[in-house]
Amino acid sequence: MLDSPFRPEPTFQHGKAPTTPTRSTTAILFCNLGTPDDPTPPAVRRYLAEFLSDHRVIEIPKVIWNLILHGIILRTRPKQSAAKYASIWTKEGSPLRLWTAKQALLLQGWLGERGHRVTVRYAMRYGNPSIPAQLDALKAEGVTRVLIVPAYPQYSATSTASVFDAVYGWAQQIRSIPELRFVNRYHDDPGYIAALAHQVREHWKHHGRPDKLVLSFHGVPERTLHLGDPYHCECHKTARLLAEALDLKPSEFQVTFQSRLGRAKWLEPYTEPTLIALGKAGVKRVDVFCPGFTSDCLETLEEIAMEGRAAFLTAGGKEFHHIACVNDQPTWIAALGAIAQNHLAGWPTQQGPDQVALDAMRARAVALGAKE
Ligand SMILES: C=CC1=C(C)c2cc3[nH]c(cc4nc(cc5[nH]c(cc1n2)c(C)c5CCC(=O)O)C(CCC(=O)O)=C4C)c(C)c3C=C
Ligand SMILES: [Fe+2]
Ligand SMILES: [Fe+2]
Repeated sequence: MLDSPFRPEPTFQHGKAPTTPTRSTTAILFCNLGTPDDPTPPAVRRYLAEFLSDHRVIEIPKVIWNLILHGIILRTRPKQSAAKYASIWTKEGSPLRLWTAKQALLLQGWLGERGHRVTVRYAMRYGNPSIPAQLDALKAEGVTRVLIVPAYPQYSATSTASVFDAVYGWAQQIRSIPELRFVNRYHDDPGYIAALAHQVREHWKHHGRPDKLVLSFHGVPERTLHLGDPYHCECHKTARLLAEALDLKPSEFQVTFQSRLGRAKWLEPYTEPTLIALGKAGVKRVDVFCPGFTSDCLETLEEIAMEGRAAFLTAGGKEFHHIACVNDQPTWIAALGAIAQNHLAGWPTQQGPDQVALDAMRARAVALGAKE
């Protein structure tokens, strides 16, 4: 048996020369939250039932929650949410899925241009394509190492940990588990902050500056902060670094939290009441940017760009801008690529040295009598 720098591929067996692998054995799974398959009440109901049955998302006793979920929420919310989804749906489908798919493709291109032989796929924590289905597919393709990259820059048990749960849950059913690595957070990554700053500056280059920049993050119940969830602190750190990059004074920006669901207290200040207060206080122009969302989705396109706009203008505001998420902006793809590259360190993904070692092994195998 030849000593090979590659395990388990390529193999030198039965007197045949090893062949150059055509596929990569390392993969990245870029995981986002998920979205319904279509903007109809039955599809939204399926999606919400899966999402809101996750104990990471709803941290109250199951018996009580099941009564609320099945007795109230799943009877009323699918219809309301489906109408909202319909207002942002595109010919190709849900914006969240489209942006996530495009980001995965661009990430693969970015890494490929730098000599990394890595397969990049995307998955959705709720809905399709699911995390287990994508991991099954990667394994069937011969992938032996997977880097899990959540689409969430700030760590929260309600989002990031839930993605990891889905991966661990899949692994429990697998005999030969691939090597797994996880990116927990990148809320203060210089490339990510630079991409955010670039996105805001580009908007201001064309539209001028606002009186106030509102940085709106997805909310979570306040209780999670007291239980030790780092999400709140990481949102504030992202906002501080972004404000520094944009050279903003404290009076020129404000951090808020959106998307509250239910009656419990969530992280404050809430986005919509803040927009109403700013409108009433005579602030003329507000720009809202959502640094925690790496893709535009229902929460940015409908809740901010439509509902938030209406709330601010009705309260007396004169001009409202929603600044698009980083989506497919090249500086963001480069940041994501660099984050992935750092976490891939030590895994053999470079084509150059791989190819050299393969060629050397092939030559030795042939010298030892193996057929080409
Ligand atoms: C009920 C609790 C919820 C928690 C906690 C929560 C945390 C959380 N969510 C995101 C990112 C997204 N959420 C999105 C939609 C959405 N979120 C909730 C509820 C909670 N989220 C619901 C019920 C919905 C569905 C829409 C609705 O019916 O209102 C989305 C958009 C999905 C899309 O299809 O476009 C994103 C993205 C994060 C990052 C997070 C914790 C930090
Ligand atoms: Fe959410
Ligand atoms: Fe919302």
